[in-house]
Amino acid sequence: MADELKRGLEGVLVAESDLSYVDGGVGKLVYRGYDIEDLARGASYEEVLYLLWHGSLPGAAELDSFAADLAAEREVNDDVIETVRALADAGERPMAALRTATSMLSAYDPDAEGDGGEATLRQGRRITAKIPTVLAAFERVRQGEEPVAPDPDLSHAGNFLYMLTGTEPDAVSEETFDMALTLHADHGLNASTFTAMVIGSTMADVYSGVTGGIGALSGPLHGGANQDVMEVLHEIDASAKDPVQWVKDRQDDGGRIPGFGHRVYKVKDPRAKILEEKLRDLAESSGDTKWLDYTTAIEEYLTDQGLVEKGIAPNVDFYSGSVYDSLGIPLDMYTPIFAMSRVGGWIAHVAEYQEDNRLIRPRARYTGPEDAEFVPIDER
Ligand SMILES: CC(=O)SCCNC(=O)CCNC(=O)[C@H](O)C(C)(C)COP(=O)(O)OP(=O)(O)OC[C@H]1O[C@@H](n2cnc3c(N)ncnc32)[C@H](O)[C@@H]1OP(=O)(O)O
Ligand SMILES: O=C([O-])CC(=O)C(=O)O
Repeated sequence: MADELKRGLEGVLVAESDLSYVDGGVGKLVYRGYDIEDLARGASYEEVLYLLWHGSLPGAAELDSFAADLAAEREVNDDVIETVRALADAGERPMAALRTATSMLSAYDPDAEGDGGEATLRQGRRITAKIPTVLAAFERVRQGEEPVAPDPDLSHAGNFLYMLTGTEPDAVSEETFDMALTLHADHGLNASTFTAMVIGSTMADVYSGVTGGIGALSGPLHGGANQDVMEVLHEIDASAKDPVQWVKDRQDDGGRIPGFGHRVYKVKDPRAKILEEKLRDLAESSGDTKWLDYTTAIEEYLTDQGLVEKGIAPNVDFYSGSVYDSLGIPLDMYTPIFAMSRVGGWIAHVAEYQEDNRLIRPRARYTGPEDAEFVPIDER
């Protein structure tokens, strides 16, 4: 039994955690016991961060002081901005630029050494506060605009949209974006969180863990799928193809449908339900229902085909891009926005794991040759 191979670590328990629980059979997600639906509708991203990092929801005074401490860390060193500029000039992809810049941030943290405990949360707070500044600066310089300095009086969500556009967002945009941040903040031991935990288990600093998490999140099987979904919607639009025909063609080619399927959820992801509802509201108020029409047609077709019943249902990435599009956010910033939120979960899991740390070190079944005879290079 001990030698049973679990491909992709499916179902393997590697830790205990108080942070989030995913019930894949019924489609339920909780952060520290609170249903995601309640948090998405009632709590700000700052409250969720406090909950994840400190174990309970904050009172009003605790939240004020927590949010002010976070906002006070938003500025990034000019050298980082110059690097972001160089990366944008080189045409670097946003997730790769974020990965490089996040790693660089540690050079300007006076206590970037990793010793777990408070240091993890202190570094984590700085990284979480600075990632939006890095991302917004990258987007602006890439558009030929100057970066906008953070405004400590705005919320985490509101300040990001402000730094991106140079204009304070309206209430609907700020609330929508804040809700999206809450929805993406944590999700058990997904691939990027586990990556950060593996790095944290060596007692490396949190910059290393977050940099690794960004790398893991960027892939199309994980966070990168939100961009892929939107690219599909644009492709359908440009070709004037029926969305269902696009799906049929993709299936005929043996390809996967981005935004569908999940390792844990065997029913529709509860976050996808909330985002779909939000998209519906936004589409109704703007009168532009195009993305809603396409996504609904794809989901209905795959449901009729029995794919959803087989457990390949819409995940969080299926609807998020359409919501970001309605906020005017460029398509290749969707996965970086996921990282901007998930950083909260990465830090919480690393801090929690380090409380009773044990180096994470699984093993592979060796299937290579045995007793190979070594031949020196000049005799080969
Ligand atoms: C935030 C997030 O990370 S959510 C996930 C985002 N990723 C995506 O949306 C990309 C598309 N989805 C997928 O590739 C997968 O569903 C994953 C990677 C998310 C989960 O994969 P796993 O749990 O490893 O499932 P696995 O890859 O073994 O697939 C199981 C079966 O479902 C099928 N399947 C899974 N996802 C899809 C999909 N999106 N479209 C079509 N078929 C699918 C597979 O082909 C496979 O079929 P088979 O058994 O007949 O070969
Ligand atoms: O849990 C997973 O494997 C992927 C996911 O939905 C997430 O990270 O939000």
